[in-house]
Amino acid sequence: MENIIEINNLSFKYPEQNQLFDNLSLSIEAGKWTAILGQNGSGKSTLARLVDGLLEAESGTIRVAGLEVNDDNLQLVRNQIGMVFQNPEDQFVGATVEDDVAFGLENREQPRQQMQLVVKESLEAVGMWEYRNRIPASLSGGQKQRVAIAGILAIKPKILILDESTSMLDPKGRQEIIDLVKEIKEKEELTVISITHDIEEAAIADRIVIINKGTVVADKTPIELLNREDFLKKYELETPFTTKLLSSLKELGISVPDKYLNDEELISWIKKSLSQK
Ligand SMILES: Nc1ncnc2c1ncn2[C@@H]1O[C@H](COP(=O)(O)OP(=O)(O)OP(=O)(O)O)[C@@H](O)[C@H]1O
Repeated sequence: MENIIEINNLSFKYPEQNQLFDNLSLSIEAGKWTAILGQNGSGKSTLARLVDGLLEAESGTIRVAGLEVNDDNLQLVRNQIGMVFQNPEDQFVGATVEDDVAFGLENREQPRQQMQLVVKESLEAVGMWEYRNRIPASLSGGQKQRVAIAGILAIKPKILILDESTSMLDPKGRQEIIDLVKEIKEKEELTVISITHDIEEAAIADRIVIINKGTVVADKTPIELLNREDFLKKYELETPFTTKLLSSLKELGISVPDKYLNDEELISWIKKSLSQK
């Protein structure tokens, strides 16, 4: 698989702050879901902004779909990337849901009819077409994130970056957005990067990268990483409930699987173990 993002020897610091990244290298494979975990202030959002060209690297290179992120390629790079941020409120520019999704297309010199079709398809893809005449501010948090995702789909990017996009939603809203992203990822063959504190969101990724103080300290699959309670604690990351339960059972001398299990897998493992008694 090709790497859709290649970061090589990246260094960056904010003015009058300590060095944040010092020779960071990281590649992101096309078509995969990569979760980026790390405690507050470790540099996750800054990294996303560097990749999108919203911030400029001090040294090193970033390539997105083969294009080097620099002033000459900025628009081309941004066309490849859609970013959904934490606070849905900050993302709206249109007076109605429909206007909002159309806004991103306005500079693209598309015939009006074509534009209307793209807006309709994008709102349908996120289940928000019937809300097209609503004022964005009147929507729920989850609905706002859906509209933000529709705005991105309309631009047809290759990469979707979710920067804490589910953190202001309740558990149900969070799950719905995760399910929606899963669905559109497959349909549109997107590469997804989710910056998150939510272990359940990280658990469905193909790969988890942990960033600590501007350095990549782990790059593994969820199965390899999420049962490592010691490691997660070291980087002040939340331990999944299933991992806590399995490690308590292990302490009681019960033989448990040596990998991360999600809720459903844990339930079937318990059922299977009990039926064998
Ligand atoms: N605009 C800015 N100017 C100066 N320093 C900043 C700016 N934005 C972020 N920082 C600092 O850079 C460091 C990394 O911040 P960043 O937001 O990238 O971390 P993060 O891992 O995304 O954290 P969080 O999980 O809290 O969002 C922090 O110490 C932060 O205070």
